[in-house]
Amino acid sequence: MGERSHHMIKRSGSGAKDVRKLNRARVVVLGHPGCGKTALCVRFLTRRYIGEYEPNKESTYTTDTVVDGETIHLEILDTARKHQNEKVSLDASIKWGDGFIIMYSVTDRESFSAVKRIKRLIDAAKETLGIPVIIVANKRDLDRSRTVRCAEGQELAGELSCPFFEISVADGYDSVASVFHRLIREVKCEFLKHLEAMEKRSKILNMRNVLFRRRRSKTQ
Ligand SMILES: Nc1nc2c(ncn2[C@@H]2O[C@H](COP(=O)(O)OP(=O)(O)OP(=O)(O)O)[C@@H](O)[C@H]2O)c(=O)[nH]1
Repeated sequence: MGERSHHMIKRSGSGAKDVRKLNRARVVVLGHPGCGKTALCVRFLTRRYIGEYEPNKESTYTTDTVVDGETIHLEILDTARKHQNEKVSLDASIKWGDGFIIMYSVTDRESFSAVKRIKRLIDAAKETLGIPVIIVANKRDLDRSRTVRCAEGQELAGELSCPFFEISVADGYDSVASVFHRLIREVKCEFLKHLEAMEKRSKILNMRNVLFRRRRSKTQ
Protein backbone atom coordinates (compact mmCIF):
# COMPACT_ATOMS: atom_id res chain seq x y z
CA MET A 1 0.00 0.00 0.00
CA GLY A 2 1.05 3.63 -0.49
CA GLU A 3 2.56 5.91 2.13
CA ARG A 4 1.96 4.53 5.57
CA SER A 5 4.26 6.69 7.65
CA HIS A 6 1.46 8.38 9.54
CA HIS A 7 0.13 5.12 10.87
CA MET A 8 1.03 3.96 14.31
CA ILE A 9 1.32 0.34 15.20
CA LYS A 10 0.66 -0.65 18.78
CA ARG A 11 2.42 -3.69 20.10
CA SER A 12 1.44 -5.58 23.22
CA GLY A 13 3.78 -6.37 26.13
CA SER A 14 6.75 -8.71 25.92
CA GLY A 15 6.05 -12.36 25.28
CA ALA A 16 2.51 -11.76 24.06
CA LYS A 17 1.60 -11.93 20.40
CA ASP A 18 2.05 -8.63 18.61
CA VAL A 19 -1.12 -6.64 18.26
CA ARG A 20 -1.21 -4.64 15.07
CA LYS A 21 -3.55 -1.75 15.32
CA LEU A 22 -4.41 0.87 12.78
CA ASN A 23 -4.85 4.06 14.80
CA ARG A 24 -5.36 6.59 12.04
CA ALA A 25 -6.81 6.66 8.55
CA ARG A 26 -7.31 9.24 5.87
CA VAL A 27 -10.53 9.20 3.88
CA VAL A 28 -11.13 11.15 0.68
CA VAL A 29 -14.69 11.86 -0.50
CA LEU A 30 -14.92 12.32 -4.25
CA GLY A 31 -17.80 12.85 -6.66
CA HIS A 32 -19.52 15.11 -9.13
CA PRO A 33 -20.58 18.56 -7.79
CA GLY A 34 -23.84 18.59 -5.88
CA CYS A 35 -24.07 14.83 -5.21
CA GLY A 36 -23.97 15.38 -1.43
CA LYS A 37 -20.32 15.01 -0.36
CA THR A 38 -20.45 17.78 2.26
CA ALA A 39 -23.86 16.61 3.48
CA LEU A 40 -22.36 13.11 3.96
CA CYS A 41 -19.34 14.38 5.93
CA VAL A 42 -21.39 16.74 8.10
CA ARG A 43 -23.94 14.00 8.82
CA PHE A 44 -21.19 11.61 9.89
CA LEU A 45 -19.45 14.19 12.06
CA THR A 46 -22.45 15.85 13.70
CA ARG A 47 -25.29 13.34 13.08
CA ARG A 48 -27.20 16.31 11.70
CA TYR A 49 -28.45 17.08 8.23
CA ILE A 50 -28.16 20.67 7.18
CA GLY A 51 -29.83 21.46 3.87
CA GLU A 52 -27.44 23.95 2.31
CA TYR A 53 -23.66 24.13 2.29
CA GLU A 54 -21.19 26.47 0.72
CA PRO A 55 -20.44 24.90 -2.67
CA ASN A 56 -16.88 24.55 -4.03
CA LYS A 57 -15.43 24.52 -0.54
CA GLU A 58 -12.75 21.99 0.25
CA SER A 59 -12.56 20.99 3.90
CA THR A 60 -10.69 18.54 6.04
CA TYR A 61 -12.43 17.22 9.12
CA THR A 62 -11.10 15.11 11.94
CA THR A 63 -12.99 12.80 14.24
CA ASP A 64 -12.51 9.72 16.40
CA THR A 65 -14.79 6.81 15.72
CA VAL A 66 -15.12 3.31 17.16
CA VAL A 67 -15.20 0.38 14.74
CA ASP A 68 -15.33 -3.21 16.00
CA GLY A 69 -14.40 -2.01 19.49
CA GLU A 70 -11.30 -0.08 18.36
CA THR A 71 -11.02 3.70 18.26
CA ILE A 72 -9.63 5.14 15.08
CA HIS A 73 -8.68 8.73 14.37
CA LEU A 74 -10.08 9.79 11.01
CA GLU A 75 -9.08 12.65 8.78
CA ILE A 76 -11.72 13.22 6.11
CA LEU A 77 -11.09 15.29 3.00
CA ASP A 78 -14.25 16.65 1.38
CA THR A 79 -12.99 17.53 -2.11
CA ALA A 80 -14.22 20.64 -3.89
CA ARG A 81 -15.78 21.26 -7.29
CA LYS A 82 -12.64 22.82 -8.74
CA HIS A 83 -10.80 19.60 -8.07
CA GLN A 84 -12.92 17.55 -10.39
CA ASN A 85 -11.12 19.12 -13.36
CA GLU A 86 -7.74 19.83 -11.87
CA LYS A 87 -5.88 16.61 -12.30
CA VAL A 88 -2.73 17.70 -10.47
CA SER A 89 -4.39 18.74 -7.22
CA LEU A 90 -6.78 15.81 -7.39
CA ASP A 91 -3.77 13.52 -7.73
CA ALA A 92 -2.28 15.03 -4.58
CA SER A 93 -5.53 14.50 -2.68
CA ILE A 94 -5.68 10.90 -3.87
CA LYS A 95 -2.07 10.20 -2.89
CA TRP A 96 -2.88 11.58 0.58
CA GLY A 97 -5.76 9.16 1.15
CA ASP A 98 -5.87 5.61 2.50
CA GLY A 99 -9.49 4.98 1.54
CA PHE A 100 -12.00 6.56 -0.83
CA ILE A 101 -15.70 7.19 -1.13
CA ILE A 102 -16.89 7.86 -4.67
CA MET A 103 -20.35 9.36 -4.51
CA TYR A 104 -23.03 10.03 -7.08
CA SER A 105 -26.63 11.13 -6.92
CA VAL A 106 -29.40 8.84 -8.17
CA THR A 107 -31.04 11.99 -9.59
CA ASP A 108 -28.01 12.97 -11.69
CA ARG A 109 -26.82 10.68 -14.49
CA GLU A 110 -23.79 12.82 -15.10
CA SER A 111 -22.62 12.15 -11.55
CA PHE A 112 -23.10 8.42 -12.17
CA SER A 113 -21.02 8.61 -15.37
CA ALA A 114 -18.22 10.34 -13.44
CA VAL A 115 -17.73 7.35 -11.10
CA LYS A 116 -15.68 5.23 -13.52
CA ARG A 117 -13.45 8.15 -14.44
CA ILE A 118 -12.78 8.94 -10.77
CA LYS A 119 -12.02 5.27 -10.04
CA ARG A 120 -9.50 5.28 -12.91
CA LEU A 121 -7.85 8.40 -11.45
CA ILE A 122 -7.50 6.66 -8.08
CA ASP A 123 -6.00 3.54 -9.66
CA ALA A 124 -3.56 5.62 -11.72
CA ALA A 125 -2.48 7.85 -8.82
CA LYS A 126 -1.98 5.00 -6.32
CA GLU A 127 -0.29 2.66 -8.83
CA THR A 128 -1.23 -0.36 -6.77
CA LEU A 129 -4.09 -2.82 -6.50
CA GLY A 130 -6.37 -3.22 -3.49
CA ILE A 131 -7.02 0.44 -2.72
CA PRO A 132 -10.15 0.58 -0.56
CA VAL A 133 -12.90 2.35 -2.51
CA ILE A 134 -16.62 2.43 -1.67
CA ILE A 135 -19.24 3.55 -4.18
CA VAL A 136 -22.13 5.45 -2.66
CA ALA A 137 -25.35 6.35 -4.46
CA ASN A 138 -27.04 9.23 -2.62
CA LYS A 139 -30.47 10.91 -2.53
CA ARG A 140 -32.55 7.75 -2.65
CA ASP A 141 -35.31 9.76 -0.92
CA LEU A 142 -35.85 11.63 -4.20
CA ASP A 143 -37.34 8.59 -5.89
CA ARG A 144 -39.57 10.60 -8.22
CA SER A 145 -36.54 12.37 -9.73
CA ARG A 146 -34.47 9.21 -9.95
CA THR A 147 -32.57 8.71 -13.21
CA VAL A 148 -30.15 5.98 -12.07
CA ARG A 149 -31.61 2.65 -11.00
CA CYS A 150 -30.20 0.87 -7.96
CA ALA A 151 -29.34 -2.15 -10.14
CA GLU A 152 -27.17 0.05 -12.37
CA GLY A 153 -25.18 1.18 -9.34
CA GLN A 154 -24.78 -2.40 -8.14
CA GLU A 155 -23.66 -3.51 -11.58
CA LEU A 156 -21.08 -0.74 -11.84
CA ALA A 157 -19.76 -1.46 -8.35
CA GLY A 158 -19.46 -5.15 -9.27
CA GLU A 159 -17.54 -4.24 -12.41
CA LEU A 160 -15.16 -2.05 -10.40
CA SER A 161 -14.96 -4.61 -7.54
CA CYS A 162 -16.09 -2.09 -4.93
CA PRO A 163 -18.65 -2.37 -2.13
CA PHE A 164 -21.85 -0.46 -2.93
CA PHE A 165 -24.34 1.45 -0.76
CA GLU A 166 -27.46 3.28 -1.85
CA ILE A 167 -28.41 5.78 0.83
CA SER A 168 -30.09 9.08 1.62
CA VAL A 169 -27.96 11.40 3.68
CA ALA A 170 -31.14 13.43 4.27
CA ASP A 171 -33.01 10.46 5.72
CA GLY A 172 -30.71 9.32 8.49
CA TYR A 173 -27.37 8.81 10.18
CA ASP A 174 -27.12 5.00 10.34
CA SER A 175 -26.50 4.29 6.66
CA VAL A 176 -23.92 7.10 6.55
CA ALA A 177 -22.07 5.59 9.52
CA SER A 178 -22.23 2.16 7.81
CA VAL A 179 -20.43 3.61 4.77
CA PHE A 180 -17.56 5.05 6.83
CA HIS A 181 -17.29 1.95 9.03
CA ARG A 182 -17.18 -0.37 6.03
CA LEU A 183 -14.44 1.77 4.50
CA ILE A 184 -12.43 1.70 7.74
CA ARG A 185 -12.70 -2.11 7.79
CA GLU A 186 -11.42 -2.24 4.21
CA VAL A 187 -8.53 0.11 5.09
CA LYS A 188 -7.65 -2.04 8.12
CA CYS A 189 -7.67 -5.16 5.99
CA GLU A 190 -5.31 -3.63 3.41
CA PHE A 191 -3.08 -2.32 6.21
CA LEU A 192 -2.71 -5.81 7.70
CA LYS A 193 -1.99 -7.31 4.27
CA HIS A 194 0.68 -4.67 3.79
CA LEU A 195 2.23 -5.45 7.19
CA GLU A 196 2.25 -9.18 6.47
CA ALA A 197 3.95 -8.61 3.12
CA MET A 198 6.61 -6.44 4.81
CA GLU A 199 7.21 -9.04 7.52
CA LYS A 200 7.52 -11.80 4.94
CA ARG A 201 10.02 -9.69 3.01
CA SER A 202 12.09 -8.97 6.11
CA LYS A 203 12.10 -12.70 7.07
CA ILE A 204 13.40 -13.59 3.60
CA LEU A 205 16.08 -10.91 3.85
CA ASN A 206 17.12 -12.18 7.30
CA MET A 207 17.38 -15.74 6.01
CA ARG A 208 19.49 -14.58 3.09
CA ASN A 209 21.80 -12.71 5.47
CA VAL A 210 22.20 -15.78 7.71
CA LEU A 211 23.01 -18.01 4.71
CA PHE A 212 25.42 -15.43 3.35
CA ARG A 213 27.25 -15.14 6.69
CA ARG A 214 27.45 -18.96 7.05
CA ARG A 215 28.89 -19.30 3.56
CA ARG A 216 31.44 -16.59 4.27
CA SER A 217 32.55 -18.15 7.58
CA LYS A 218 33.03 -21.51 5.81
CA THR A 219 35.25 -20.01 3.11
CA GLN A 220 37.40 -18.05 5.59
N1 LIG B 1 -33.06 15.27 -1.07
C1 LIG B 1 -31.77 15.13 -0.73
N2 LIG B 1 -30.92 16.16 -0.92
C2 LIG B 1 -29.64 15.99 -0.57
C3 LIG B 1 -29.15 14.77 -0.03
N3 LIG B 1 -27.83 14.91 0.20
C4 LIG B 1 -27.50 16.17 -0.16
N4 LIG B 1 -28.59 16.81 -0.64
C5 LIG B 1 -28.65 18.19 -1.15
O1 LIG B 1 -27.87 18.27 -2.33
C6 LIG B 1 -27.28 19.55 -2.43
C7 LIG B 1 -25.77 19.42 -2.62
O2 LIG B 1 -25.23 18.86 -1.45
P1 LIG B 1 -23.71 19.08 -1.05
O3 LIG B 1 -23.45 18.28 0.15
O4 LIG B 1 -23.39 20.53 -1.01
O5 LIG B 1 -23.01 18.42 -2.35
P2 LIG B 1 -21.44 18.41 -2.71
O6 LIG B 1 -21.21 17.13 -3.43
O7 LIG B 1 -20.64 18.67 -1.48
O8 LIG B 1 -21.35 19.63 -3.71
P3 LIG B 1 -20.02 20.46 -4.16
O9 LIG B 1 -19.38 21.01 -2.90
O10 LIG B 1 -20.58 21.53 -5.04
O11 LIG B 1 -19.16 19.51 -4.89
C8 LIG B 1 -27.64 20.32 -1.14
O12 LIG B 1 -28.74 21.16 -1.42
C9 LIG B 1 -28.04 19.21 -0.20
O13 LIG B 1 -28.98 19.64 0.76
C10 LIG B 1 -30.08 13.70 0.16
O14 LIG B 1 -29.78 12.59 0.60
N5 LIG B 1 -31.38 13.95 -0.24
